[in-house]
Amino acid sequence: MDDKTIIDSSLRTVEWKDNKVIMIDQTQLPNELVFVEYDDFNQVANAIKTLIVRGAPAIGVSGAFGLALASLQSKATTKEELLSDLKNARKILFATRPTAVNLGWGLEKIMNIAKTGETVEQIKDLVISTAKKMADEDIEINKAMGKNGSVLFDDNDTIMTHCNAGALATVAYGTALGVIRAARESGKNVKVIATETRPIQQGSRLTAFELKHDGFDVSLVPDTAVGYSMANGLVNKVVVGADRIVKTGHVFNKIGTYQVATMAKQHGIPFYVAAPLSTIDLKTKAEDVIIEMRNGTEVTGIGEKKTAPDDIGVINPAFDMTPPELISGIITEKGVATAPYEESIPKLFEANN
Ligand SMILES: CSC[C@@H](O)[C@@H](O)C(=O)COP(=O)(O)O
Repeated sequence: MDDKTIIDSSLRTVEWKDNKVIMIDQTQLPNELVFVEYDDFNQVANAIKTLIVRGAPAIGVSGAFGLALASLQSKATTKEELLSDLKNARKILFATRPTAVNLGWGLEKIMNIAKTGETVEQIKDLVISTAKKMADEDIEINKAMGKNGSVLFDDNDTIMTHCNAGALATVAYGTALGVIRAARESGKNVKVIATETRPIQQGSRLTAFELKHDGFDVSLVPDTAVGYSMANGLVNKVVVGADRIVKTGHVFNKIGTYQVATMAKQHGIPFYVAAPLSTIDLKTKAEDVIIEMRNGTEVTGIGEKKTAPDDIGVINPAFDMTPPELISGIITEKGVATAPYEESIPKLFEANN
């Protein structure tokens, strides 16, 4: 591991360099820090699908970079031909993962800007510069979110988090972990308990990795020890990220979040969600959100090792829904929304105009 620190944003999960997309291959962590380099949008689509890059804000920016590559790959000589090539790439990128709204948000933003260009060259420049700007803005947004959320945490808090809503789920700094980083930067001594997050262990592979790397006091617990940790006074606040938040305040996040929130309620522990406005979907109703179902082999084995009998039925949802009554506040770059969310969430967007 080199000495670049994740906390000061010098290490980016995904970036644009010399007309290529560079990503940290998250499937290799925590064993090796491997960078992959892509010049084809199909490779980016595959990276999103296979979790080389993952986390809602990171896949939003990756989708935008995918379209930037598609614009360079296009042999179009007219605006119409280029827009049609981009539309085709958008479809392939969009089909990779259904639950995080940021992917569609990033793709839409690029498609809209592309339409404003007059010439093929102008469109390519616009698409690339907008995607790069989105990556830079992601870090600023995370820092603003961190500042807004850090006031909710106190000196000597032990904060539980689930999955990875950290630097690795964004371009840098993180959403939920951005709040924890900001709390530390404001002088508070905070400890973290990270859940393992089965089946693919973003908590142990990524959250524990990046927090330890940045010098936090972080302990890992199996997902099954959430109740134990809370009942025994080991945790006094929770903060998680989100893949989609609808306007009623229902939060879609990594599978197991609902259990953590329910346990927090049972023990009177504040449960916060940190996410940028790009994760808020004002259009879709909670019951219409698609929950990604993943391959059963993630559950029947750990890595290469088989841990279940052959031909067993498996239910492997990647996300679950936490209802608003379990949520103490939704931290965004524009402020903290509290119940009733149907009133407070739209206000965040007014503040954005
Ligand atoms: C900041 S992304 C939201 C996270 O809290 C979390 O659910 C997550 O890591 C996303 O899931 P993943 O399946 O790893 O892409």
